[in-house]
Order: sequence, then structure tokens, then C-alpha cells
Amino acid sequence: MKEGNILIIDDNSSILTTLEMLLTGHFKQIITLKKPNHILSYITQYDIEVILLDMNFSAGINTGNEGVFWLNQIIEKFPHISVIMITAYGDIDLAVRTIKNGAFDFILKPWNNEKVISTTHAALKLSQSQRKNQSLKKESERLKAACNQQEEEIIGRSTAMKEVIKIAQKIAGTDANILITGENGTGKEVFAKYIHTLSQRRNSLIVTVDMGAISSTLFESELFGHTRGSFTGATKDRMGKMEAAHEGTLFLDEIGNLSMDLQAKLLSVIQTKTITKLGSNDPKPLDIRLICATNINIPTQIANQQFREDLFYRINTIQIELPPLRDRGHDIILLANNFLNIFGLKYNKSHLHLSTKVQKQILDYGWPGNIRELKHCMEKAAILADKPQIDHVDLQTYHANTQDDLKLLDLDLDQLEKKIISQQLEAEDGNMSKVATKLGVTRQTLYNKLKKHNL
Ligand SMILES: Nc1ncnc2c1ncn2[C@@H]1O[C@H](COP(=O)(O)OP(=O)(O)OP(=O)(O)O)[C@@H](O)[C@H]1O
Repeated sequence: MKEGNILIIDDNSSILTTLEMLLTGHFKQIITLKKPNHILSYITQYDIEVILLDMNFSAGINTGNEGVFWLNQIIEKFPHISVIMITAYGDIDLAVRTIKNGAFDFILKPWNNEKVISTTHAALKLSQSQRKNQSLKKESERLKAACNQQEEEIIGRSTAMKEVIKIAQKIAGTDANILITGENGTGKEVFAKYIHTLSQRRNSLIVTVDMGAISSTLFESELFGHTRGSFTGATKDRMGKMEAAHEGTLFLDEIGNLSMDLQAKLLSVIQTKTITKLGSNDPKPLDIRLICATNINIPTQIANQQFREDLFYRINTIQIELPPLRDRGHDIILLANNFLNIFGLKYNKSHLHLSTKVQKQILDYGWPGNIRELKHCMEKAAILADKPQIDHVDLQTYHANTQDDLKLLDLDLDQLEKKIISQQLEAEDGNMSKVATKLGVTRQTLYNKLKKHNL
């Protein structure tokens, strides 16, 4: 099948006719034009890919300036189009200059037929590949914009969420280290990315390392990188995650799970602001913004000598506590609707929405697995939905794991509080300061609670 929409522009009718006859058998469509004034509208009208353009159009003027003028106009507005200049033998210097200006090639009058056909074919190939690149670039920009939008958007209009969003906006522009705390699935990682996109480092990377998943043998190599030959199997130099985050943000998830010896290594990097690759003696300066997250109570770990106090003070210049989903009121509905939109698109089901009864059920439910649990629940509902309105959701997706957990679920809040305080008193041999620290309350609050529960 023939391809290519070619436009030939020359004020000489016989040149137009000859070129048209020559190219007709080789390309899909040949359009001719005597005056250049309509070039731009013809390009759009006929979806032109290659242009053969004369240098001069006004009688008696042979400067070639007109051709250069139209060449610039075409390239500026339609950069994917390949332009071939038609030029007389004496204009060769000028023709070479047009190539510097962006013309694809030139053909000399009188021309060689084979050469004209092969040059036009090559020009068509280039135009098609440039157009493909342009549309790929547009698509990747669209996807990037969509991703950024998704990352930047934190769904939350409840007072509890408005408060943390306000803090994030206030501190994002500074380089303060941030510790994000909160139960599992409250969106700590999403929030860290949100802070990064608000910061001046947003054009550099945010690199995530899951400290819970990293083995102590691989810690240094993963974080600091290594040089070739630094250990068996190190066949080439490797950049560590910290270096990858240089000038950007390093997000250390599950920081509470880091062993004491690895904590010491991390502290040293934070203090010296340098990293040294495994197998190297050459410390490199490191410019990162550190955001850490944990669902473990670090003060309790410090009291239990499982977390270094000096590291804790380094990483939590600002602490942000993300509220559990059950404390976010109507945000639960906003998030659920958002997930239904996403999964509706994924599973090809439009206008998915929750019935009033289900909305009430999900507002009353405790969501122990927080947003992650809500997301799974909505995905399941979307998969099972056979009509747009969802009248039932499965809220039994989050099960307590142990017999003890099951027993705890039977207690009301007051009974639960009493049980936890008694357990801690026993564990700490009645040491009030230690129990208060472990529970994250003041000694006075602890005394009040002991009185309340007759302990
Ligand atoms: N504001 C939000 N809007 C939409 N989706 C969210 C939001 N917050 C969290 N999520 C989704 O909820 C899930 C859990 O979020 P995330 O991994 O950030 O939580 P986390 O607190 O870091 O969890 P963990 O403690 O287990 O590491 C993810 O699938 C995330 O996409």
C-alpha cells in the first residue's frame, strides 16, 4: 500500500506537473500549490508529511529568502514535517544554509528522477518516525501528569486530615527531617510522596527503601552502593539508594524495624552528610531530605533499648501522626468513591456507587486495616458488582490473627484500656514512669486511669 501525503510548492506550473507525475506512482497523495500563502492551511487540510519547496516565488527575485521564510514557518508550526528545498544550480550555498535551518535535504534543478524519489522516501520515513515520537512523548507527558496528579492528591476534608495537610504544606519547603507515624495502611507512604511533591526537590527523585524488608548483609550495598570487586559477586560498580536520592528525598519506610547496628550506620550518614560506597575510601557529599515512617511506638522502643535515642532525635525534627481511617469521618465515603472510580475503570464498570445503607455501614465500621483495607474492600465490591449500585460490601476482610486478638475484640474500649494497663504494669514490675512512657501518656494521666479502673 502506498504511503505519504506530499505537498509540492513551486510557481512554475511545468515543474509542478512534472514532479507530480514523477511521484504519483510512489506515494499515496500528491498535492500541488503555486503560491506559498496557503501552505499552512494545506498542511492541516491534507495531513501533509513531506514538502518539496521552491526557494523563490516572486518574479525577478532570486535571493531564496522567501523559501527560507516559509521553511521557518513550517518547521516552527509542524516540526515533524520534512521539507526538501528545490533549488537551481547557482543556489547551492543557500541550499546548504537551509539544511542548517532545518530542511531535510535539497534537490538541484535539473534533477535526477531516482534521486528525487529516494530523497522523498527518506524524508517520509523521518517525518513518520518524528510524528510517532511526538505522540509517544505526548502520551508519556499525559501519563506523567496523571500520575503526579494522583500522587499529589491527598483525599481528606475531615478536621483531622486538614490539620496534617496544613502541617505538611508548612514544612514541605524546608529541609527538616520528618517522621510520619500512624497505624498500618493510613497512607504514610502516600503522604511522604505528597510532601516531596510540595517541596523544592520535586523535580528530583523520591527514593523509597523498606527498612523492614532489607537484610543486614545487603544494607550497606543497597543504601550506600558498592565498587566493583568489593565482595564476591560485585561484578560492577553500583549506585546505592542514597546516592540515587541525592538532591531529592529519601523515604525510609518501617524505620522502627531497623536493627541497632544498622541504626548506627544510618546515624553516621545523617550526621556526616556523606556516603562511602562499600569497597571505597572516598566519602561523597550527600544532599537529601529524609522522611521516615513507622507504625511502631519509637519512644517505647527507646525505653526497651531497641532504638537509638540519638537517631530518633535526628529523624523526627517534625513528627506527623496520620489519623486512623475511623477518625476521618466522611473522608471514608470520599475515599471509597475515589476507589470505586478507579476500579470501575479497571474492571470496565461505569457509575459504580454505594447505596445509603452501605455508606452508613462503612462509616460505622472500625477499619483496622485503614485505607489499604478500604481499598481492597472497594476493589472486591467493584469486581462483584453486577449493577452500578452496590448494596453489599464484605466487611469481614480483616481478621484478627491470634486467639488473644480475638478475645480482645470482644472487649469494649474501657475493658481494653484496663487490660492493656494491667499487662504493662505486670511487664514493668509496677514502674509507673516506664509504663507511662510505653503507653505514651503522662504519669498523671496514668494515675487517673489507675484510679478509674480500680487498679
Ligand atoms: N489519601 C489517599 N488517597 C488514595 N489512596 C490512598 C491514600 N492514602 C493511602 N492510600 C492507599 O492506601 C494504601 C496504603 O497506603 P500506604 O502504603 O501509603 O500506607 P502506609 O501507612 O505506608 O502503610 P504501611 O504502614 O503498611 O507501610 C495504598 O494502596 C495507597 O495507595
